[in-house]
Amino acid sequence: MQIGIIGLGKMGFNLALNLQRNGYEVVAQDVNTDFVTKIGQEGITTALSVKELCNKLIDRKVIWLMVPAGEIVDGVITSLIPFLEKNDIIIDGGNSNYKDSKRRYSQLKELGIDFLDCGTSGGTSGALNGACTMIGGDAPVFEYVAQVFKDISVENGHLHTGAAGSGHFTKMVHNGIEYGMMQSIAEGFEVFEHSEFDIDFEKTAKLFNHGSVVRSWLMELTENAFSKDPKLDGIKGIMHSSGEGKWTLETALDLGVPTPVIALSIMMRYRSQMQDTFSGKVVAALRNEFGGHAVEKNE
Ligand SMILES: NC(=O)c1ccc[n+]([C@@H]2O[C@H](COP(=O)([O-])OP(=O)(O)OC[C@H]3O[C@@H](n4cnc5c(N)ncnc54)[C@H](O)[C@@H]3O)[C@@H](O)[C@H]2O)c1
Ligand SMILES: O=C(O)[C@H](O)[C@@H](O)[C@H](O)[C@H](O)COP(=O)(O)O
Repeated sequence: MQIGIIGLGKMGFNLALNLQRNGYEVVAQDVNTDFVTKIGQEGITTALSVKELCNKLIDRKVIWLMVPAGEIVDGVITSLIPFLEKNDIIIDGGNSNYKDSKRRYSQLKELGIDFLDCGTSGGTSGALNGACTMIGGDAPVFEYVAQVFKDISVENGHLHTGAAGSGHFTKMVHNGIEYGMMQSIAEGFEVFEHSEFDIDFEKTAKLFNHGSVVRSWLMELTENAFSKDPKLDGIKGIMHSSGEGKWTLETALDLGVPTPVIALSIMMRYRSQMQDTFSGKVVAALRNEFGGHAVEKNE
């Protein structure tokens, strides 16, 4: 079976190799020609435009998008439409907002083009060696490519989650959980860091990975990170985010569902990006106003 893949960055490149290893005939394209050249060196058929990519795909085309979420996905889909026929399938494997995926499904449906939204988890190593995939869209369309998801995922690591949008909805909530779990691990180690004991972080993370309740892939990654830099002195504690946690919180608020851990983990990410805060100044000023409590002055 042939699969077109658009977007050969951290995920798409590895996914293309994963597909190739599983016997698929991959045709790969990216706006970054360096990545196109590099994947070509792996024996994968390349294309320099979506037109060329579509020309190299025969029969019912299956095209996997692995590009940044948002307008880029809309742009790529718009550029593909003139070269697609009815029942061709677009799979969006990126971290798109599920509301966008529902809209794209409906817009493509009107043209007779099939669309699946696929939340892809497991990071770059998962993309290469076996991912976790959660797929929304029409059941017959899913069935047509079910083997692809089975092949690129770990055992029991793929699921048709239901109607269009549900794949990315599931991935969004997964990432909300991810934010909370990471924040919790981080806070535990912060307590260690400030304690009276000389706790070895790497050894402790390793210990936690052997039989403890909190053993997990995230704890293994924690162990891994401390093995490379015992106190993480080489990096700043600035935490970026690509939006999934925010969308989870927004959705929870819309649904009236309390999600305090996820909410606070997002606040901590935003806070980490600020050197100082205006709210901190206001509280310090008010304490000083009502209680004469000391403030720390700027130099
Ligand atoms: N990195 C991860 O661990 C991870 C895991 C799961 C899902 N995702 C999601 O997968 C998607 C891709 O992530 P990534 O980490 O590979 O990003 P990336 O930035 O490494 O790669 C994106 C690629 O898309 C290409 N691209 C951009 N615009 C394009 C266009 N118009 N046409 C063709 N190619 C275009 C870029 O050149 C780049 O190579 C994102 O939605 C991301 O959120 C990432
Ligand atoms: O399941 C996964 O493989 C990860 O969640 C993956 O999707 C990615 O690393 C996130 O995009 C990071 O998300 P933030 O940038 O929001 O932390």
